[in-house]
Amino acid sequence: MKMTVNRIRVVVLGSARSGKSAVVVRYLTKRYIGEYSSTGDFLYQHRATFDGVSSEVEVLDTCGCAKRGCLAEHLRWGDAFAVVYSVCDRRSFLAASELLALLERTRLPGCTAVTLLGNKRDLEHARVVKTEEGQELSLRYGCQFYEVSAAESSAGAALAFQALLREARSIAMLLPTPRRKLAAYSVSKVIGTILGLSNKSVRKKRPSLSI
Ligand SMILES: Nc1nc2c(ncn2[C@@H]2O[C@H](COP(=O)(O)OP(=O)(O)OP(=O)(O)O)[C@@H](O)[C@H]2O)c(=O)[nH]1
Repeated sequence: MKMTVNRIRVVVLGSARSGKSAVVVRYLTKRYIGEYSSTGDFLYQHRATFDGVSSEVEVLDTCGCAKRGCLAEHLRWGDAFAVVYSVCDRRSFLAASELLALLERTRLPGCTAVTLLGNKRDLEHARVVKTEEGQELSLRYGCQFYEVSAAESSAGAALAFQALLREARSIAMLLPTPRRKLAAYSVSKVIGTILGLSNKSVRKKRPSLSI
């Protein structure tokens, strides 16, 4: 009997301005929009079909200025994590390293899908974090690694999320875990309820795509 995983929860973490929202929106809509509000977390919901199986995917785009308490809750809530840094910002890379360490400490080993995303690879002239450093960090924590440019194309973000979802689904099929609700106070806007409330047109959409 073929087992299906009906819901996959992805949390996108990383420093402020690393490009989390840009990467998420690129993945969901294939569009790039230069500026996003940083005032809170955004929860997106869409249906992704891959390997012939359809799953409801929830993507939580966290605010880089998230408080520690929120972070702990996000870590409990997610099935999969995308940790974003900017290749032009060493502090964001150090923050990504700390987040990976935190994930390792707080999640069961081998039970969590994690990807490290070095964003803004189009800004080669401003690069301060080498590709090899990202690779080394991902090897240290046994996670996936991609360098992407949300500004330049949707291909990198799509590839990275597809691989992350595939891993999350594989883990969930082996180790079904009880679902936890995300406390309402930590999500400022929920897709489906944000219609008309967001000042960003892209966030008024309910994306749906097959990958
Ligand atoms: N050149 C370039 N700029 C990018 C890229 N991705 C994001 N940016 C820019 O980087 C800035 C921050 O992007 P956001 O997506 O808002 O970053 P964030 O991590 O969500 O920021 P917070 O909401 O503050 O946590 C914006 O000015 C984006 O236009 C990229 O791939 N290349």
